[in-house]
Amino acid sequence: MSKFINNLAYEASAGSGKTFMLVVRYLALLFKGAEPAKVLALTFTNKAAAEMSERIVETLQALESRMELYEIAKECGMSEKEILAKRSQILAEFLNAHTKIMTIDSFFAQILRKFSLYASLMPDFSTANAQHEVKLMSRFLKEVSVANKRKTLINLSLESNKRVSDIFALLDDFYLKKEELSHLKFQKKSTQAYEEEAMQGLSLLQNIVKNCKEASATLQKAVVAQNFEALKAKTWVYKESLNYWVFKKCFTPEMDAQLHVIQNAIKAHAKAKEQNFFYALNELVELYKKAKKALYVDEGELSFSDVTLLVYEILHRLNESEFLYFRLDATIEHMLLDEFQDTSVLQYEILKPLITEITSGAGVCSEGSFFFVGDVKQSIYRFRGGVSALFGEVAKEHRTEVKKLLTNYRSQKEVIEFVNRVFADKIKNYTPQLVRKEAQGGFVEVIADEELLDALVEQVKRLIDLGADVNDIAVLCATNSDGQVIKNRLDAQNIEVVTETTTKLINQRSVKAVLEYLKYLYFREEIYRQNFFALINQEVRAVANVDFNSVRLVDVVKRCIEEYRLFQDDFHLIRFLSAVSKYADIEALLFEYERLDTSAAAADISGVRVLTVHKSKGLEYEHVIVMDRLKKAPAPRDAIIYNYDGIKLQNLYLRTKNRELIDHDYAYALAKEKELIREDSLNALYVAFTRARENLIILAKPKDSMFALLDLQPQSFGELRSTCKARNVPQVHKKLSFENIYYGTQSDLLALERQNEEDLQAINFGIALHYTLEMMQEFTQEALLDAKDMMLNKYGFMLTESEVDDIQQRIERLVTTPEFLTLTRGVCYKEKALRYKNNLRYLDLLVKHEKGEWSVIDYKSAMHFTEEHRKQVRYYVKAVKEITGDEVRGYICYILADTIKIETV
Ligand SMILES: Nc1ncnc2c1ncn2[C@@H]1O[C@H](COP(=O)(O)OP(=O)(O)OP(=O)(O)O)[C@@H](O)[C@H]1O
Repeated sequence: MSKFINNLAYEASAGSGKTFMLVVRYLALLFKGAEPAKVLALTFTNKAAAEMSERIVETLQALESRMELYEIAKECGMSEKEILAKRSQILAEFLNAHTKIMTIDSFFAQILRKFSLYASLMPDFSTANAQHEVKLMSRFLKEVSVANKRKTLINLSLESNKRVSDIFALLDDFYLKKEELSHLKFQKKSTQAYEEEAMQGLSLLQNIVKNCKEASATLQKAVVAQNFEALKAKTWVYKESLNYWVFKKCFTPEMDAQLHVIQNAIKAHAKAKEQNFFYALNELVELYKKAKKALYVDEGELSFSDVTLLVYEILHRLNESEFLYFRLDATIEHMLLDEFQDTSVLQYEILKPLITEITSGAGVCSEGSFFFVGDVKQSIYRFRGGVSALFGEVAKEHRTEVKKLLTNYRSQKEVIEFVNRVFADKIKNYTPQLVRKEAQGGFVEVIADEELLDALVEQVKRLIDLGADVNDIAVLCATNSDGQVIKNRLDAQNIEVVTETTTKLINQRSVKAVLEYLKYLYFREEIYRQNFFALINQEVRAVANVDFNSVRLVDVVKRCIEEYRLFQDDFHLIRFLSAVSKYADIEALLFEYERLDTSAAAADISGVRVLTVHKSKGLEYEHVIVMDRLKKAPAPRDAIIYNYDGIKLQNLYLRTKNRELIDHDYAYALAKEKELIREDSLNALYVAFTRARENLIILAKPKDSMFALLDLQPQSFGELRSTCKARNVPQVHKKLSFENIYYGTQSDLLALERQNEEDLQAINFGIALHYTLEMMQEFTQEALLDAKDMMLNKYGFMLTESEVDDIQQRIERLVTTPEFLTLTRGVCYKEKALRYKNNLRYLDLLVKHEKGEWSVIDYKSAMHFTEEHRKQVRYYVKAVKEITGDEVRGYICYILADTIKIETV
């Protein structure tokens, strides 16, 4: 029996099962008795967090046939039989709990909400506002003007050759690195003396040339410079010695002596300018901070980096006893971190006291544990402040046992071996991955072609012809704009494509139409009316005026949907309605909607995936085509070079042309940066190649290729095939034992589901109504009164008195409706979680009748979107039928203000 290791990390290659082991670890903790609410699992993206929750439920549901079972049993020191016996209890507990699987950003936002008053902030601050940057910029400019620092800003812009908007990015960088920079002092310096020194050297040099009979005309011209800038622009200034070229004939050691005087002066000049630059930047950062603060104090608006910084500051300001409160309150006993290589130093600094607390074995929790997984080879966010050296430091600091996973579980042999060969001597400490016995196939081809896009079309067609499902093909590209070009090209070939833009809600046809309609109402420009009718395929006709002062925006949208019958099968519009309700008014919507990040309803999106390598992290596809850059890579032009030693920021430099030729320290930092950029590119290619399960095709340009650092030759390995994948086979469902599983109240999830339906007040009303029904032990008047009290406790604060009365009256009418009472005769299960075709849904009411047949009943408090409801209930019926194998009927029970209507679906 293996021992459970409290502090454990996996530093392992792509596809070796890190995420797999994270899920195993999470479940092992639950099986060992940890409360789900006390296990914190942090990821980097919302997508990863959502997938992890899904994966936990999925794994538990099909545990007996999952590979995880063996590993969980091993981790827990229990038999597989014991694990399986506990499975439904664990699943119920998990679904019932306030789990803490979230992104690191939302975790920090949660901490900040708890301590918001420390930061003069209201707890209801928002983190994603479309106009944030614009507002911040204008606030900042105001602060600059008030503080009389306009000149500083303009100088800074001139000195760095950057536009003011780019200076903004520098400021943000500085602001975020404030702590890391705190050991550096910047001083204002005069540059005049160095300029004079250099010009003095030049004049002595000119004298030597003047006195030299052999001096050519070219040489005489070479030593002429009107001023310091002109001198700096001379190539000879950066040579080691002047014993060369036209100088040679007149060369004396004195020439080199003057050359070195000039060089030293230029070097010192650059340093002084650098100091001035950083000094000014530092000054402006103070104003930038002020602007930020004004924005979050007055308007409650923060960016995620503000949240991180504020949390950092708060945690460091808390005294012992306050910190104790923080720890007690947080009640986290176990911490799991995914993609650890991308954690920034600042993020780690915030987590550190928590980890220390958890791993100390004393204090709040005696049996805490810490677990993290990552792959330094996949660290590609160095530019975001992720410093890969953190991995080792953290393991050391928290006495963590670091283990490896040697086998690749994702890919076929040819892919694994190709990756091993390519990266073995390119990436430091590369350990070749092992191939599973059963994965002996696979295919890799490197193709060099001038016409990348033609080659791409050919390869996609080749895969489709082989029978590949388009949804299993991914094209990985270097930049978003390359992605756009690729999309257009595939579109033109009638190959369906899915990109991040196509999946955006605001790009769906029906949503676009409604937006054109609103623009017409607001701007009254004819073009919008024409667009609207063209998009909905209807005759152009008159559109009535709307007074936005008296009608709510969401109602205007609803009316548009109803009047023009835009609904039908459109889930996008439901999402859009819920998004619209978040905008304050029509102006806010029309001027900000382009930044709305909501994605479209995923169900019917199909096509070849086109995405950037960066976005592909953590994902896997059957067939992967990695595309070279369509355009040349831009040279690195960040104004500041940050020089790290391990995780410690040592110093920084201002990028200055030719400075590396005369300043060793600078040259060293520049070389180091170049190496880091190279490593980043290498890691990105590693990420790209390791996404493929079966087939990997690399399309390279013969010249200026981003693959150049890998020394690839056109070649191919293995045989191109497309095997049909098990994931398309329908899931086999077991009978669910409803009795065993009580999922508790699901108001939070309900809230999420219902958001699509109506605006906020109607949603609250609906939730309260559902909650009351859920709390009723039986469908009687007495039970209603008890349930109403519970509802008032929970939701009373957000309902008006008349709404509370309305709820009571509606339910009274319901429980005296004979048809409803007949329908609910039998065993009633309320708010049951139902998992079907990978969707987690909640049934309002499930009744098992005496003869063994079932009724699914869905409550609705309004008649909107009737067709959608029917569809939903039909879906539930199908699911319950498939799971139970029994006869199932579906009903929608409309609990309206004046009547009860039960509809058979
Ligand atoms: N022990 C295992 N047994 C069976 N299958 C496994 C095992 N470990 C991982 N897998 C499967 O292998 C694939 C890759 O695993 P996973 O995504 O966990 O790798 P990873 O190390 O997180 O990869 P990456 O670093 O690329 O994100 C997944 O499909 C996973 O289900």
